[in-house]
Amino acid sequence: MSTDSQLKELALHDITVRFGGLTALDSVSLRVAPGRIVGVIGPNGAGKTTLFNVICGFVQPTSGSLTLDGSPWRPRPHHLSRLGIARTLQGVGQFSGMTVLENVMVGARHRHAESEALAALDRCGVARYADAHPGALPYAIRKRIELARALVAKPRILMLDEPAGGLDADEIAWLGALIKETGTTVLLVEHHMDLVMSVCDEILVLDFGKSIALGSPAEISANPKVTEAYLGAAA
Ligand SMILES: Nc1ncnc2c1ncn2[C@@H]1O[C@H](COP(=O)(O)OP(=O)(O)OP(=O)(O)O)[C@@H](O)[C@H]1O
Repeated sequence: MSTDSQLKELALHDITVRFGGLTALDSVSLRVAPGRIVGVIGPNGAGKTTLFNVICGFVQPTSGSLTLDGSPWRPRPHHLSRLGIARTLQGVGQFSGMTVLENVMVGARHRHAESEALAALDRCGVARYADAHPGALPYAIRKRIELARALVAKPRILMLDEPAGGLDADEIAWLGALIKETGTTVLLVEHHMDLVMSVCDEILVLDFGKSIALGSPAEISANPKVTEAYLGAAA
């Protein structure tokens, strides 16, 4: 198995996931090269979260395979942090019985967990809430804490699941700048198109589990299949 010091490229090869009669992913392939920001978009139910769940080992593909640096890889949730893969959740799943600082320390991997957690909170502009309890804080602040928890371990791959959900325009602009400056490989599932188009190097578009387009933001914006998929979803 790859260790985090070797982790460079993640790839999905012809991944299919079936839930009973429903095909949530249909032979989807994706290569995530080091340092790239890769967006995964598509209408509701397109298979975006399922794709994330496959990478995290929460869902086993019906067929297809994954590789890390070209070697076969079977993801397991409890190996992710050792491999340098961190994921934020759609909501804000923080432990209410712990302070903000303690929540972020859960994600730290090193002996200096407290100073690293404080640095991550600072980077996300929320260090002043370190001793507060997350349940008492506004949603946008808790989203920032969730990001700090993912960033504290300095992941090789940062998986962001709808990080802009529930944020206002200023918060989304801040988030976009943070994503760009992390310098890490990012996989981003997001409905907020302005954010996706402004931060991603490459975008995969899913529709009913199928990969219908893969390309740069400019290519995706100009792709009629993508417009059709979204218009169809809105109809
Ligand atoms: N555990 C499951 N069991 C059965 N069906 C599931 C399961 N998980 C997802 N699905 C179905 O698979 C399809 C893809 O779902 P998924 O959550 O991956 O889509 P999504 O693109 O993330 O959607 P959204 O944008 O609404 O979050 C949907 O039809 C969903 O109902």
